[in-house]
Amino acid sequence: MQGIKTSLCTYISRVVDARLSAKTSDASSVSNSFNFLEEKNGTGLLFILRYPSELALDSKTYYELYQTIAPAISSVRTLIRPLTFQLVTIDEMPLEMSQGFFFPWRIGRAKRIVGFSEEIFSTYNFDKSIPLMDGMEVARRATTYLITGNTGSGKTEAFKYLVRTFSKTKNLSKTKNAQIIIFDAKKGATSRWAKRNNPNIELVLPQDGDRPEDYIPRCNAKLSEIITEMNSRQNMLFEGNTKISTTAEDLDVAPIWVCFEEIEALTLGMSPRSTQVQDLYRLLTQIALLGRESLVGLMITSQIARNDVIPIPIRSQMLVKILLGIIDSNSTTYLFGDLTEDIPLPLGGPGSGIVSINDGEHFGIEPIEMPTILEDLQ
Ligand SMILES: Nc1ncnc2c1ncn2[C@@H]1O[C@H](COP(=O)(O)OP(=O)(O)OP(=O)(O)O)[C@@H](O)[C@H]1O
Repeated sequence: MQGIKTSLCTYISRVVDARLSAKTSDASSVSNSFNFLEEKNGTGLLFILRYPSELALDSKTYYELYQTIAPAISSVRTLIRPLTFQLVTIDEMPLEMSQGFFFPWRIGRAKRIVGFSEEIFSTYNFDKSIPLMDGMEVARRATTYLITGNTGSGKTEAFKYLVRTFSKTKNLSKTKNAQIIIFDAKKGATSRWAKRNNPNIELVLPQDGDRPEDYIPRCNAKLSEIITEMNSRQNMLFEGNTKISTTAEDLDVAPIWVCFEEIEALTLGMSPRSTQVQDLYRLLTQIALLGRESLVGLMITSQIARNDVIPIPIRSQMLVKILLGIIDSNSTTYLFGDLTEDIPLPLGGPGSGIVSINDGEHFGIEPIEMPTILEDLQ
């Protein structure tokens, strides 16, 4: 990587210098032992350590620097917190300065999308990406979404928004709409909303008097049907398509989106070891793992993504992870692991939190404010 010195780098150097000098016993050994440069394509910030130094290029230093720099530049850059620390080679530098850290950033701050759905949606191309904020879009290759958050944090609004966007996705020749299937054990606001807003959405709901042990097998039967379709699409790609790198888009089939609202309500009171629950997790794992090529997406919301609610094999396949509401070690641990330092967050309120998007175009954890769809709040 290569970088250029800008006035922002000089400012960041001063901020970090003051912080490090206050922390170390011998300030003179720290000042002048590092340098900041903007990555030459503008994708982020380079921290270059001049060896020998009291500082180590390790994850502790990386995240300490993140925590110092992110708030200091938050009005002009959104510093993204990578999930692992980014040690990079700095080109055209003498040996003692040829390695450093890379901090990806976004210019300015992404903005919440606010408006009526039709006017907002007319400005995006959903076959390319799903917008989460103005300036933050999920590439369509990421088809698995996990949304968690405490009660009242905005999960249902986020779920409704994403269902609206999923229903805008189509087959390649734009002749068929996506198929959306919602599983809602609570038969709550989401199902009522879906029934009134979009009769094409298929609702898999508990019937009167259903216990979980009656309802889960019906969910499993529906999921098995979807997996049969997935397998048939994979077969067609294997038999008929000459391209190696391909997806079911080339078959001109419509996307299928499997959406679970508050998944914990589904298995409430059931033993995680019961056959029905085990079958449910096995089917969901298959969809999470194999759905992308066959254009089958998965979205799950949950109050907390504990291992007994969303088993690790499913959770680890979720490429877009959104945590809304209270951000603390209890809530972050299941989604983002050992996230010990703070991330500068937006002002808060419903629908705000943090997100990680693993679509090959985003690097780590960023603050998020989910869209406000005005007709949904009326
Ligand atoms: N993105 C948003 N923009 C504006 N207001 C929002 C947004 N998300 C949520 N709200 C407000 O917060 C309220 C609660 O949100 P929501 O019902 O989605 O929370 P929840 O996490 O699903 O809660 P619960 O777990 O209790 O169902 C909404 O009725 C709405 O008024």
